[in-house]
Amino acid sequence: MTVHHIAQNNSILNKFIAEIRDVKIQKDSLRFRRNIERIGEILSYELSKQLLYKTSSTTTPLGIKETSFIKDNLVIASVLRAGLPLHQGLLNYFDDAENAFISAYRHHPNKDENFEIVVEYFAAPALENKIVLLADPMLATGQSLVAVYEALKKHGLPREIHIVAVIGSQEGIDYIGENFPENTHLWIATIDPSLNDKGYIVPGLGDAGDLAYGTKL
Ligand SMILES: O=P(O)(O)OC[C@H]1O[C@H](OP(=O)(O)OP(=O)(O)O)[C@H](O)[C@@H]1O
Ligand SMILES: O=c1cc[nH]c(=O)[nH]1
Ligand SMILES: [Mg+2]
Repeated sequence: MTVHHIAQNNSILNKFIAEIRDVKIQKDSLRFRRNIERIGEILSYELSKQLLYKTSSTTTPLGIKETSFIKDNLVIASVLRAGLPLHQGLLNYFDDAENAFISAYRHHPNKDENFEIVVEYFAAPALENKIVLLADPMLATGQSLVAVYEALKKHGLPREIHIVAVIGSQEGIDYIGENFPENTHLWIATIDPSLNDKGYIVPGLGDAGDLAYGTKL
């Protein structure tokens, strides 16, 4: 897996990441969602440089110009719930992509810190030979992404997978590196050092799904 750690180079991206982390600013859920979306737009631009292009001519009122367009069929596949604003950011740029939505949540069968990932809702087009952009803002243990990948494979083997995430832990990155194909790319805004005993990224930002859409029972 190739890891692209975008916040390593200073840019306006750092401000958007700081705002989703900040305990005061993150309480504004409209701003939180929009910041995730803006980060999705920046990551889209970065990953667009890695795709294959073909030239085609564009007719202007005054002449013709050869232009490079993305060659492949893209599918944006997002993990509910927290993936939704990131999905919108990707779709703002890759506006002719197909779309997939998959649910994944942590189920605590014994009401303690141990959990398993449950994948229930799955709506996706055929994926065979396509480029899948797999979006989830939080990459903590990596278990949700791996469970989603197992479900995605039933719709055909993509030619390439580009995972798009906002905050990842090094542990989670190592785990998905072991469980995704070698030619996978990870486009990650920023990487944090650790996980706490509940599997939350530290310092992270807390619960991205709750911050975007409110607490759930
Ligand atoms: O890497 P992992 O350890 O699997 O954790 C990451 C998952 O946790 C969050 O979802 P969550 O389960 O909180 O669901 P939600 O989006 O509905 O809040 C996040 O959006 C990922 O899907
Ligand atoms: O830190 C984390 C881990 C999982 N899910 C989140 O929303 N945040
Ligand atoms: Mg959550």
